[in-house]
Amino acid sequence: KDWISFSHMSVDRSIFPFDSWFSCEHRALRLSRLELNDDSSRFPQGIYSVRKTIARFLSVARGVKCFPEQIVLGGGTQFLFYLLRHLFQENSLYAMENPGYRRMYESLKMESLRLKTIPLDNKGISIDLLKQMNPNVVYVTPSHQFPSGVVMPISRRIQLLNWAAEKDDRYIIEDDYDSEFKYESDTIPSLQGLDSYERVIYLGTFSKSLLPGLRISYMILPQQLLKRYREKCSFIMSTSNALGQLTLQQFIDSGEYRKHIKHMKQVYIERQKKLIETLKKRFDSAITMHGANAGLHFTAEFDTPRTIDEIAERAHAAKIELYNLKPYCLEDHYLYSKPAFILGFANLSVDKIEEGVERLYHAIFE
Ligand SMILES: Cc1ncc(COP(=O)(O)O)c(CN[C@H](CF)CCC(=O)O)c1O
Repeated sequence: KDWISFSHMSVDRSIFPFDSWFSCEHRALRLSRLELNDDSSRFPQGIYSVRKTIARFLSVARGVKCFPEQIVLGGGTQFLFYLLRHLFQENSLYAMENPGYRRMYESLKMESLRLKTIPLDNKGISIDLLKQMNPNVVYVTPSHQFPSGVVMPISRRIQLLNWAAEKDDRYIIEDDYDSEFKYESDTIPSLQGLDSYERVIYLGTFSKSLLPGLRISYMILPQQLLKRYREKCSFIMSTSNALGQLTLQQFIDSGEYRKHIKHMKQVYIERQKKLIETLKKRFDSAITMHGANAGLHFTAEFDTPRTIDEIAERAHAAKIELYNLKPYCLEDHYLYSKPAFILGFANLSVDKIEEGVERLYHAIFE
């Protein structure tokens, strides 16, 4: 039998419009010879016309307000975050959500920056604990908290923005990852779009909506940090490849991007509904699900005497690709009362769901 994937790490390449991507790349090659053979030193922030396209798309899709000048394109969110850290005061205190994005936690620790982790409540990062810890920079994933899936409601967003506005050296890094996919409520505007004190740095990526291998991510700097960026970092060449950028621009400007997102939402909503239904039917009250009304994964706790490691082993033996929440509990303290897992459906076709849930049940209970 072949593998069945509950992974949140991958996207379903079978629905990526390779043909239209290819014709966009062909057009980019034909139309943008100048930008292509120009060394990217002239575009440390990425090609201007591409940034214009992204600024336009973000204002419609996420209510983000920015000029193309404020956008910095980079080859991955981690690299952009690395650049960003050089714009803040030397001994800034950083804070991030726990459970949270382990790769961000590790990269902050690698730089031995002062770092605190802040637990979540049912509205996202705990504002009371944030006030207690009083960091300078807080990294949040409000659209679909990673990995728990909590969607930060507008009330908490306002509280967060008011907190940041109280002091000059406070910033919010909004990682809007996985924001393209909302199922119940309509899209809640980004923190960046609600921010009137220039406290929010917006991080975005095309890894989820297009392909992770593209390595086209971007950050939007408020004016004051943009000034500091230009003073300190303008010698750094763009790390996002020009042909990828120009193809992306064709793909967005031609309307293909909007069409693709719409198609993916239809495919994913159907999978998500079917997966939740099948899990409820099979596991009944032994499963508790969280964070399912957005993104391409949700989390589930299972009421079982088995340990996470035993389940992970049996899942592997049953050929299901499954990630548990232990690595995302930062500071190595497990935050859940029962074995908890990430259930992704981006790479789980509808016809595999019954079999996948059956194998999962076997790994957890039989
Ligand atoms: C919270 C969060 N912000 C951004 C990215 C995107 O980064 P980039 O492709 O470099 O733009 C990811 C990507 N997450 C990866 C794939 F899902 C790894 C997940 C894991 O480490 O579990 C992410 O989780």
